[in-house]
Amino acid sequence: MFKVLVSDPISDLGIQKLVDADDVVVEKKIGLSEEELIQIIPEYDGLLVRSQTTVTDKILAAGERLKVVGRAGVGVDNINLEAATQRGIIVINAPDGNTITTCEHAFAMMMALARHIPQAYAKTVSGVWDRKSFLGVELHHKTLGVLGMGRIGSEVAKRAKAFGMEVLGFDPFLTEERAEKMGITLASVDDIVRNADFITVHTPLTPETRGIISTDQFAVMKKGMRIINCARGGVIDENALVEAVNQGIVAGAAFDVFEHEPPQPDHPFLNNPKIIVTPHLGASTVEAQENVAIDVSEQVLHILRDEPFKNAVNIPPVAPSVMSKLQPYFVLGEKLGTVAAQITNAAIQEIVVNYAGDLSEVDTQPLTRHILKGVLSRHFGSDVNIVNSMHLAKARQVNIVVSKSATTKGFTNLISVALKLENGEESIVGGTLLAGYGERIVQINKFTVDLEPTGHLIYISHHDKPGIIGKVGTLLGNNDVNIAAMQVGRKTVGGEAIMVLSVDKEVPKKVLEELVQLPEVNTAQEIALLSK
Ligand SMILES: NC(=O)C1=CN([C@@H]2O[C@H](COP(=O)(O)OP(=O)(O)OC[C@H]3O[C@@H](n4cnc5c(N)ncnc54)[C@H](O)[C@@H]3O)[C@@H](O)[C@H]2O)C=CC1
Ligand SMILES: O=C(O)C(=O)COP(=O)(O)O
Repeated sequence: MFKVLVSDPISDLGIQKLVDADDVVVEKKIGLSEEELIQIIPEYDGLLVRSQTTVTDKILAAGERLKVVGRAGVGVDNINLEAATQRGIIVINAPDGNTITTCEHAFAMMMALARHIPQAYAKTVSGVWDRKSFLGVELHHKTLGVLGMGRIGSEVAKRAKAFGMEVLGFDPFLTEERAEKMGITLASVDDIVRNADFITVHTPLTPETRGIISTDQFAVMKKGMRIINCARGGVIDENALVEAVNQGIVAGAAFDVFEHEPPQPDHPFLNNPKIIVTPHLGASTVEAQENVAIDVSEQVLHILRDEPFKNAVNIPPVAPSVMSKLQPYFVLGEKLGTVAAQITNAAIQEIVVNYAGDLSEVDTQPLTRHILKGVLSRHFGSDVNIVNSMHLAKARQVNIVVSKSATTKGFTNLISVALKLENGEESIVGGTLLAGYGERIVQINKFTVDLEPTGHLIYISHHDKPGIIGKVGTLLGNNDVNIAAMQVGRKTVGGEAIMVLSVDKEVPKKVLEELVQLPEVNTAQEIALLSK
């Protein structure tokens, strides 16, 4: 049974699928401190959050069973991604559900700014009928600068066009062609700050976007401009903004987000009549909350059940077309990695993966992560997974080399995993997926084999001598170990050879020791394969 903790207010309707799942228990505990979370997190396999819970390294470290952190929303700046990756914890978000809601909030903020709605409301309900103080401006024919033309920024730009605004957009990924299609002008940050009547920011908070609007940018702005931040506190420098408002450069500012949330009661935004604020409400609509919760619950369920999932933020995204090509090879890749690691005892210095045939034309990085997981699982056990396998290898100074080649040795696809070892030797395992027949190991070190990697395998290296097969068979038979299949490989008559036996049950250690006592046998070891 999986246990999932919901530590922020997340839509009940949205997480219904998770609650209804027979193999999941969902518990809601809102508003816990870091210490309280550290105390209880060891029980849980999944954690669902919004932006209030700060998911620290200490919480992740305490989460012994934690497999996934699901963010019911977009921004993951409240989650220590680096620590999650190191610990092999998958972090997913719900990238689409908050787009329209946040766009509409930003637009509402822009209109509220243009017409002083919050200030006029406060005065009116206080009993003062004041029509003189609130002379507004129209949006029509004004220039709107949008910094960050992703999902939300693009929706804001679309609506601004409908209001008759001229839109200047900046985003490192915005091309001239796309800007033209949207009917907006591709501009630099400098163009925007010099020419816009309104500016709205829609970027994540990154080292690059922190303070993207600060003192230098305010200094060259049009006097009387207005500015909106419904993205993240810190994208617009808070102190620089207050100064620009006080200097009359900024006629009005609307902020939904703060550098520290909630802000202290003496925060300068909270008593400035030209600055309007909301308590991080961008995503707070019924529709969005349901959608992000549904989205994240579905993916959490997939992850807990070891099924394919999407929206991971600490694994590079993969196009569905590429994923469907790679998926069939994941288990084979992991098995090749695990076999390569088990047929040697020497330390690994480099892992060289070669893809040939069908696999040479696709982005194989996700498959490489599975192979690395297989290699490292010998020493890391269940602590290694596809999220941290690359990281763990690099952290141990194991070099990873991936190559593609046209030579397939007659197979339609071929994966070769070569471990370069400290003692100068190599441990090589090659495999293929045969249409209609499934997985096959076709090479072990320098020997060609044809082996189905299932069940229990025994790997024996020996000298090729008449009678050795009989001796091994008798020894195993005497110990009640039944042989299901056997493969023998040799390069020369009477030379070095290998034997790989598929047996029906786990082989006791003492039997392996007896095998090594046979004069022709050099090594005999059991190879543990994956459960599926
Ligand atoms: N107030 C609220 O409740 C909400 C706030 N947000 C915030 O809005 C942000 C944007 O959300 P989406 O549009 O869904 O994300 P998105 O990923 O679709 O768009 C972000 C865009 O910012 C661009 N960007 C990154 N660095 C930049 C830079 N230095 N200069 C200009 N553009 C840059 C990216 O290229 C990307 O196109 C989120 O990261 C989140 O912080 C999101 C949802 C709700
Ligand atoms: O999705 C986002 O990035 C948001 O900022 C929304 O935050 P929230 O889920 O409302 O705490």
